Amino acid sequence: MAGTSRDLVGTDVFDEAVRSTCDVASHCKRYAVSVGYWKDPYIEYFVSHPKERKAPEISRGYYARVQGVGRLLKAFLEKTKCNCQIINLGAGMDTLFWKLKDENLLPLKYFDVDFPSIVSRKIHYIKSKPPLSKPIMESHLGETVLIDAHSLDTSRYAIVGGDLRDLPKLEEQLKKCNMDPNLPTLLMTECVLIYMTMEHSIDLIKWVATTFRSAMFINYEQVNMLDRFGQIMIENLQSKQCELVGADACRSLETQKERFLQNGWETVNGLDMLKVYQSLPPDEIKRPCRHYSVTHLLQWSSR
Ligand SMILES: C[S@@+](CC[C@H](N)C(=O)[O-])C[C@H]1O[C@@H](n2cnc3c(N)ncnc32)[C@H](O)[C@@H]1O
Repeated sequence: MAGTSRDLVGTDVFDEAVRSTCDVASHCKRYAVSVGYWKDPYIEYFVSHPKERKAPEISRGYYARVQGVGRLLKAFLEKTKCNCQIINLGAGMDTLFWKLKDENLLPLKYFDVDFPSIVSRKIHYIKSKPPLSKPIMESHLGETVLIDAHSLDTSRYAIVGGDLRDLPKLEEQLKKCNMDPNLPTLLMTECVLIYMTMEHSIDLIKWVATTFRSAMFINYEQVNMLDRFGQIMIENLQSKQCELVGADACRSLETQKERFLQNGWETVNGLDMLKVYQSLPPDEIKRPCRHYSVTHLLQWSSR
């Protein structure tokens, strides 16, 4: 009997391995923050200090990613004068809501979406740590906050536990939290689409293109997956039962762009992360980046 390794091991095991990437990302960010790459006073409430040191290349990569995404995000907020919504898909323990609040840059509504088990952890941290819950309550205008194990809804911030592969349900959940398809909307996926099959990521990209009247999509993920470095990454994750099932779109900058252009998007731009890194203020990049390999890109698309 024929079967893929996915059939044999079971989808739950693969999904669990995908969920565990949330911890990897949060630990790397927490480490980079602790050694001064950028400021994030909230990440320590979501993740403990990693026991091991991380290689400088990893911290630099995260630094470039946070700065690059941050620049695009701020350009969008400036253009819309914050009369917009942001939907962070596969947000993990991302702290963007709190950082935007501190900078007085909150959109009309900010949504985090991830698998229910990730979301319930995030909500648990928020409920038990006043430095996280206080800013949410300060930005909330209504009287009651809707909160259960897998969702939280306040007037400016919602956390939705769902599956990006089940779009009718996701749309219903977002609408329940007052997502407004008529508002200019920024959608973000940071290292998320590669964990979905091409079919699922295309459905998501098309859903965004047909649901929102005007939208921008920031996608940060791998490129050059056919080179030696990319192959090692694939093998490494496979050994942890985590298959990069969406790697086909990550063969090059061009394949990344095509996925959007062929699925309802008018304009697509993409930069590899070496270019993003080199465009950062020179006095912030003090150490040479000899070992910085180009395996990621930052892409933004609009309708
Ligand atoms: C590598 S982590 C990145 C987390 C966050 N975007 C960041 O940059 O810190 C990938 C995240 O995508 C989420 N994810 C992947 N596939 C998903 C799906 N089908 N539905 C919901 N969340 C998903 C995972 O649970 C995980 O939190």
